[in-house]
Amino acid sequence: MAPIDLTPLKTANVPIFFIVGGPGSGKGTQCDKIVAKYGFTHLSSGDLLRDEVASGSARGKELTAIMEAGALVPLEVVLTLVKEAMLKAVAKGSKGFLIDGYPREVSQGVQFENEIQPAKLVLFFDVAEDTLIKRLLHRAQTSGRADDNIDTIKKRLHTFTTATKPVVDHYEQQGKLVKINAEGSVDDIFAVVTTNLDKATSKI
Ligand SMILES: Nc1ncnc2c1ncn2[C@@H]1O[C@H](COP(=O)(O)OP(=O)(O)O)[C@@H](O)[C@H]1O
Ligand SMILES: Nc1ncnc2c1ncn2[C@H]1C[C@H](O)[C@@H](COP(=O)(O)OP(=O)(O)O)O1
Ligand SMILES: [Mg+2]
Repeated sequence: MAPIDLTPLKTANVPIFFIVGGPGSGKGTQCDKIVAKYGFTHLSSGDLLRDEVASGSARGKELTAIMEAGALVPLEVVLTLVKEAMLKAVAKGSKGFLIDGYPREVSQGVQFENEIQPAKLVLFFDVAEDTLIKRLLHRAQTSGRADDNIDTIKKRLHTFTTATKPVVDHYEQQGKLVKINAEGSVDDIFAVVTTNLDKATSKI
């Protein structure tokens, strides 16, 4: 496959925010509110993968099994989907990006930042495991997601602890991490989010 030409994305040089947190930590919920206030483009790696599965492509069929096992899909697959979606959004004049659910392992972050551009900030929604399980079981009643069941939830929590917690440490060391206690109400969490985004965007 020919490499993707990222020139328009690099030239646009719009701010990029990584949004990380355990399954059910409220990444999607907060991103919806950020989009409404700041007009950034929200790209959820999980949504991009679910779209790929729904398309019925051969690549999508391989992904189904991985996602139902609560594991991570190969880095190249996710990064390609993210790049393609970012290029489309830049062509429509995107003002900046919320990359939700990515990076989920340190190598994803390193590769993204090397190939595209460094993230401005990393927002980490910090929530205890028992709260995550409660929220996901509640979401399961309406989400229709194949991975919102107790067995897969436990595997996703394990993947988060082993693969994604090191991402948090990596960006903390770089001074780019904003750790947000995300146990409270949606609006209280959003107030902390906006304080941090206002600070970051005033320097753009
Ligand atoms: N602050 C919160 N308090 C209680 N429930 C929340 C909060 N934020 C999100 N939820 C609920 O938790 C579930 C997971 O949220 P979601 O935004 O889908 O998380 P993620 O994208 O991180 O998996 C949803 O049912 C959502 O409505
Ligand atoms: N950046 C990434 N790298 C590898 N796999 C990913 C990924 N983003 C999502 N996936 C796969 C594994 C996840 O268990 C599944 C669902 O992702 P998600 O919708 O972001 O989940 P969550 O609601 O737990 O935040 O898709
Ligand atoms: Mg989500």
